[in-house]
Amino acid sequence: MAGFIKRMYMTMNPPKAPPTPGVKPLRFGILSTADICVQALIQPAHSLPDIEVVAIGGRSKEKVETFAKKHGIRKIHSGPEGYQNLVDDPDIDAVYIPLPNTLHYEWTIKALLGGKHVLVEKPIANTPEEAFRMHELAEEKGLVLLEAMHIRFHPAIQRVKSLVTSGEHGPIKKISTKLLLPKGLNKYSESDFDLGKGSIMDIGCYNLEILRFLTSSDPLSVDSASCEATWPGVENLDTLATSTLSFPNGITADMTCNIDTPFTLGFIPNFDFSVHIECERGTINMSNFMAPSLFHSITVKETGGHNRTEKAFRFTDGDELTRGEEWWTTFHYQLTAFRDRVLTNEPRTWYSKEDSVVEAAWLQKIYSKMGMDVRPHSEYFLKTRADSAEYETRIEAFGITTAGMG
Ligand SMILES: NC(=O)C1=CN([C@@H]2O[C@H](COP(=O)(O)OP(=O)(O)OC[C@H]3O[C@@H](n4cnc5c(N)ncnc54)[C@H](OP(=O)(O)O)[C@@H]3O)[C@@H](O)[C@H]2O)C=CC1
Ligand SMILES: O=C1OC[C@@H](O)[C@H](O)[C@H]1O
Repeated sequence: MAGFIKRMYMTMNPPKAPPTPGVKPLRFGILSTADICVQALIQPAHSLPDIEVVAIGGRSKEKVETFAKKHGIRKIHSGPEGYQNLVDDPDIDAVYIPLPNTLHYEWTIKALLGGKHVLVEKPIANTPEEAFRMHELAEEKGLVLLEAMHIRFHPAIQRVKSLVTSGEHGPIKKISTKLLLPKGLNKYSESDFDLGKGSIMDIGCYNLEILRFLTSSDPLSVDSASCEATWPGVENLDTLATSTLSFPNGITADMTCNIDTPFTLGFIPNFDFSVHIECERGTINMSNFMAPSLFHSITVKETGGHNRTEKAFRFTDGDELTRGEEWWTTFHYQLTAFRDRVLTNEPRTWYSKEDSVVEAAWLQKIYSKMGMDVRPHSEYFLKTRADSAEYETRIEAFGITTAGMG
């Protein structure tokens, strides 16, 4: 309990990191005043060396000014040109994009055209074709683009992966993951389908990431999928979704995500962010893969043997800069990797172009299997897709057919 309180306190009151002598810091601009900016960028940047948040762009002058003042951000861009002026700002090197999903494509492309590295929120785009083009442009420009799939960067999930790949328990037979959030944290409105929301987009993407990451493979098929769309007055937004998938080597998988989980006994909020892996000679369970810095447990059980429980808040190897601190969140580890990719090209962990494109393709396949419409293309994508034939040929290398994708 004392450890939990200490880690929570440190996360919310991070110490200021001194700069590394001789290193030019990576200067970030933030696109919008989205709530997640604080956890995902501002807090970790404060305590990581060589990262500064220097500018913010948003639509409302008043909102941007209040946000900038509260978080000590010295430069603001606001109004109808606020986003464009931010991505063109010569005083920044990188842009963090926490906009609604349907806007990720447009603003990532514009930021890359403005010569900026980009950290864009998950899911990177509504379609694999958009994800592919965003990455192609980043490659053409020699810039870093990372989808903020933050859970992969934490030592705890990396530890689970090494337990699986060590082969100690034999190959994976079955893997199940749940991501349940209590009612009241997320709210949907009618325009949210067009903005790219839904439980699969908002949180099911993490379930799929866990399955792909821990099996080191991509699905072969979505075998079943169903959903409930219980948001009052909104029909086409999934709130609870379940799906079963097949992976190579006979692995079966299932995932459940719910942004609207009822309270137990009417007052106890339900959270479950877990993965359960059945191997040939044992099981591995991890709790809380979403926010493992607060608490988590990794329980390993050999068939017929004892349970052993582990925790991994820091890496135990590497240099001081990348090993981390007990209180570092998934976002600290992610931002460290982003910084290292830009400054030295040697991040400890990465979430690649292939990860982003393949994940976007399978999120769409889950929606199709559920009988629900896939989220729409970005309007900017539709307006600017004159060069599509060239991209469509290249995307086939990922085993993705773009026919019928808009
Ligand atoms: N990693 C994590 O834990 C989390 C990640 N996310 C991700 O962050 C992204 C943003 O999600 P969320 O915060 O729910 O998004 P919001 O709907 O709250 O929008 C975020 C910001 O986008 C700007 N914006 C621009 N155009 C629009 C528009 N048409 N409608 C609404 N807002 C607009 C607004 O900022 P302004 O007015 O300042 O311009 C707004 O504050 C998503 O990709 C989501 O998946 C979200 C929550 C947690
Ligand atoms: O990434 C996320 O995690 C927490 C959720 O509440 C949010 O909707 C989602 O975008």
